[in-house]
Amino acid sequence: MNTPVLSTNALTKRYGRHTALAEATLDIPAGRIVGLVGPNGAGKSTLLALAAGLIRPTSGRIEVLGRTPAADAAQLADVGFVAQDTPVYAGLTVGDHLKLGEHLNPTWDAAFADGRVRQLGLDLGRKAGRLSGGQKAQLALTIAAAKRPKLLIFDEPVAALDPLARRAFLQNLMEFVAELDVSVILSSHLIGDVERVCDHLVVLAESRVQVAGDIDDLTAAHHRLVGPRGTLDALPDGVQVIAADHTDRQTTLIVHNTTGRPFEHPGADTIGLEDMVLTYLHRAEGLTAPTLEETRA
Ligand SMILES: Nc1ncnc2c1ncn2[C@@H]1O[C@H](COP(=O)(O)OP(=O)(O)OP(=O)(O)O)[C@@H](O)[C@H]1O
Repeated sequence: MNTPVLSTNALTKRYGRHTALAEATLDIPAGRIVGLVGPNGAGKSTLLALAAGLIRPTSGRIEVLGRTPAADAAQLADVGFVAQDTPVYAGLTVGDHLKLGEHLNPTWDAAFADGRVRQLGLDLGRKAGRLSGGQKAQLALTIAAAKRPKLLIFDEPVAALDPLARRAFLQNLMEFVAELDVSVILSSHLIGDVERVCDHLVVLAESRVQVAGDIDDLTAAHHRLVGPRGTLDALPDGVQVIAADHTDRQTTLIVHNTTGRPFEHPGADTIGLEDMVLTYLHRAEGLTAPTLEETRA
């Protein structure tokens, strides 16, 4: 499976004069659980809706599983999309949802769907409108996965869930991934959740991709450098300064080593995923370095 699940080049979406997504260039390999993180209004839902073929780009290119999103029935069958607020039909029962899923999807895996619903303890006769938030999310996840897609897309699946329901949902998702051999892209505000379940990260802010890559590679390539002021001015080519904080005597830098070679530097320390993401978000907002230090408090 060499075809990327999502490949974009200068992908841009405008609503009138407002740019929701600008010049996004991404190449996400198959087999990943991708966390798409960014603040409100960053463009996450826009990118996911473009990937699901619900909206069309203003300019640029997007391919999902090597094809134009929603190009035809086969392409639609390959992608499962769960929009924000885990949509289910309030007036239909759990059993009705399964029947509807079977009716609408030629690739429906009834044994999988029935087994999951039983395992989750969902009552087939219960109206979806009477399920808890966590149960609704689990039902939406089950229906999307029972299509047996190659790519599952979730727009903030856990935003409205309490910590226990969130954990159960994410656990279930990871079991699906192991069982179904499916790639996943999910958006989330919760970096801790992303760290727990995802192996690939896309940080979106101010309508732009700030950084993207496999999480292990990204955390290995980002460092905090601390040194006397003036001693960190000359860094090797390909080592980019993401944030700088100066006091009278000392400089603290967060750097991204893009050389592909190990970065040896006295005083260099690794940074965690959360610090890394926050550094990019602050940079995108044009916030100054002291705020970076505040995030570490
Ligand atoms: N249909 C639309 N018409 C006009 N503007 C839109 C439309 N959809 C989104 N936008 C704008 O595009 C920008 C990106 O929105 P988007 O929903 O993609 O962000 P998001 O990162 O998903 O935010 P959130 O985390 O709040 O869901 C926002 O400024 C939003 O107001």
